[in-house]
Amino acid sequence: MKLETRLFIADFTHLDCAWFDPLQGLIGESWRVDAELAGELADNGMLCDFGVVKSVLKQALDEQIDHRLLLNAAQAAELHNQSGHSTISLRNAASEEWHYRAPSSSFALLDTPTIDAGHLAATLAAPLRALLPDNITHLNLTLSPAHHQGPYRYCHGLRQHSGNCQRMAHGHRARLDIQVDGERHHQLETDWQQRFDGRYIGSEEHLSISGSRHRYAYQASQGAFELELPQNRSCPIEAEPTVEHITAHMARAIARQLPGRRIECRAFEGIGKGAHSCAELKPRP
Ligand SMILES: Nc1nc2c(c(=O)[nH]1)N=C([C@H](O)[C@H](O)COP(=O)(O)OP(=O)(O)OP(=O)(O)O)CN2
Repeated sequence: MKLETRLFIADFTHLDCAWFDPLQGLIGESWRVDAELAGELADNGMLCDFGVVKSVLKQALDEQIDHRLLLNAAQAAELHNQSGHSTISLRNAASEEWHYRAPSSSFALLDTPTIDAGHLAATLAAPLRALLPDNITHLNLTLSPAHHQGPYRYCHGLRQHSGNCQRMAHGHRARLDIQVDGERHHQLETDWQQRFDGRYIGSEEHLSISGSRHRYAYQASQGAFELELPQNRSCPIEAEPTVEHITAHMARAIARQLPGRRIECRAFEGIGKGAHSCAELKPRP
């Protein structure tokens, strides 16, 4: 009898990254990751302990991919490195231009023609399998976008974050729920999703404006970050662009637009986490 036994681990980690879409420009993305392994069972009756697989694969993906700007082979060739920092200029099909300068650890250089879930999974499988015990002969990875490819993708950098969220070119695929007096308001949801989609959401504190260009710059614990982009791809808010401040920004703006109504905004930041803000502007007596 021919018998093969495979091991699967669904949703063992999430990736929150950014990549440059030649049509749209700089966008954030969130993927959930599943793994399937094949090989010879070890003497303990396991292909490999779930705990070992999860921690080895998650650590490698966290170090090599998560919170980085993913560059395909052609884009990677445009990267200039100097003294621990790297700079890239990228142009979309409409000739709009982005310049990004950041510590070199903020980039992932991938030997793929395009950046998408399929190419990324295929290119990562062999080096990640090599980190697992020798009896594992096959590793398949599946990356699935958050929210069923739904509604908006943005980038942001959190200067005050001590970890990798301080990197400007990282982002998320997100969705939001907006309620007015307890009722879902689909038009407002569509308006705000369109306002954020394909944007860098940044703090006004780090912004300088020159004509139709926006430039965000800050010094964080990993080094200096700088992103210059077309004004129509930038969405400045009044504070550090945490998901708490993003939902508060929306709730306040809608409450001003609809005085006397109770506004509730709930936004995801990637997969399974987010924030919720409520606001109401009392009408003047
Ligand atoms: N309270 C908040 N905490 C964090 C925020 C935030 O807005 N409010 N934001 C971030 C980062 O933007 C980050 O991109 C999210 O990181 P996350 O994926 O949660 O980080 P981990 O890598 O630790 O989680 P995984 O489960 O490994 O994906 C951070 N915190």
